[in-house]
Amino acid sequence: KSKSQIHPPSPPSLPFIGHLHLLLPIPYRALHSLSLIHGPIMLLKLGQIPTLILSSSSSIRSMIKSNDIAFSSRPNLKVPRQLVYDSKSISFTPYGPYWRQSRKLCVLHLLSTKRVHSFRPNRHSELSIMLSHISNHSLSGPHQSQRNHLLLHHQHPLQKSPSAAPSLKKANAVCSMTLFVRPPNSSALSMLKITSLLSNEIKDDDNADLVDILLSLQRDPLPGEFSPTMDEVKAIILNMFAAGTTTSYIFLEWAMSELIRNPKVMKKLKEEAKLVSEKSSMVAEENVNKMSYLKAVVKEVLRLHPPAPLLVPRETIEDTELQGYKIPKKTRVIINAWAIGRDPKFWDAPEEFIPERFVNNELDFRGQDFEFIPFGIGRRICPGMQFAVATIEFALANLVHQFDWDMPNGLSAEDLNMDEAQGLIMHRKHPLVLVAKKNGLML
Ligand code: HEM
Repeated sequence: KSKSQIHPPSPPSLPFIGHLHLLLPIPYRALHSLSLIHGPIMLLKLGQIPTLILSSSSSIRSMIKSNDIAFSSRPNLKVPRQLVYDSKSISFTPYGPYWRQSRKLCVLHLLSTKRVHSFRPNRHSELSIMLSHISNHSLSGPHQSQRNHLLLHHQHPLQKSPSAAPSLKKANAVCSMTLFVRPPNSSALSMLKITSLLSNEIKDDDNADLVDILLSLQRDPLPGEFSPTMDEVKAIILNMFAAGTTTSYIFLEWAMSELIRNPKVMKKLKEEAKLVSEKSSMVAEENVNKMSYLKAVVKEVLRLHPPAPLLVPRETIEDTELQGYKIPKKTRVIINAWAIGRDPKFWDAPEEFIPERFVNNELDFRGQDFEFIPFGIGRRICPGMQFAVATIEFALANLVHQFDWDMPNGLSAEDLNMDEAQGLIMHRKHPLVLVAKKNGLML
């Protein structure tokens, strides 16, 4: 038999559940171990669903170079179908005109370079709120007598006070704000309230934001233009919140965890922040771009702890082929970005946290380097990458610059538990608890 007629290798399976039991407890780790036995292109049956698992940069290269479109749809998953308005969010909607148009709108009005740049004042004010919150709870802050521990976690203002919603005039501001907090369980509800509150504020000028545009297209469809239904408007906005918040706070938790465990890296980063801040207490966003070591740290955190380690599941649109294997239409596809980021064929000492590997190195996560794909790859690559990077770099630079960080209760950094929670998203198993001490600069 030629390879194009055969399916990729597959481990023995059980009746009904197929290979589902092999995914426990941590799916990306379990899939990685299986790929070491069966190869970087594997076929599993998850329940009754044939699922292709890709675990190497060369399999991703073949996928993108030979037939990107064939691998660019999303499966019709039950949870998004029920929670996100019949899968009308960009992340879960199948490949097609609705996906293309809704994604294009979000990029144009929220996620483009120009838009991301325009949110600088929002990022500045929201980061200031977060920093003063930490400061108020730090060892040398107003609550000096109370030895408060910082959990990189504070409640979403919308969750604390429903009455806060009317003052949040702009969804754009809301998006940038929520990136600094753990998203509440009720974010979906809050968002819907905001959407309806905003419906009287539609404008048709350059300042119109994503919500304005979506609502005006929904109310007054233009001939030949995309016109979303109200459910689609809600799904798109909710998607911006869901995709943008969890990922960014997960990143910050892992980044601080690695920095506390690697004091030399922390020291070097602090020195860089001090240098670019020119004695100011805050690293201004325009100076963040001068911080090449910070950028290396961010990349190294994303390599070892990609917030979405298996990206978002794909589905093939048509019968296709991958490195000679036959891949039928409607095969589910899971890409193990976590495994690819620690493949010893490409990375030296892959388990170690060494930001220096990215210094003077062009390797980037923008979709050209198949060895490093924390934001995904191809047509479905994360459109919020610039938005996210602007936020997390700015936040991390200032967390490091404004405070000295320590383990609580005299524990040493070696005691820090780095276990991951069970599940598909790469949360820490135990929330990070650190003690913040105001840096001398601030006193
Ligand atoms: C550190 C932060 C972030 C990480 C690591 C991340 C990662 C990802 C990944 C891995 C995917 C799937 C890509 C694929 O299937 O190839 C994705 C998709 C997506 N992300 Fe992000 N993301 C982040 C922040 C954001 C932000 C801030 C937004 C918007 C405000 C956003 C919006 C989206 C959307 C809409 C999709 C679906 C794209 C599609 O299916 O066409 N993400 N992201």
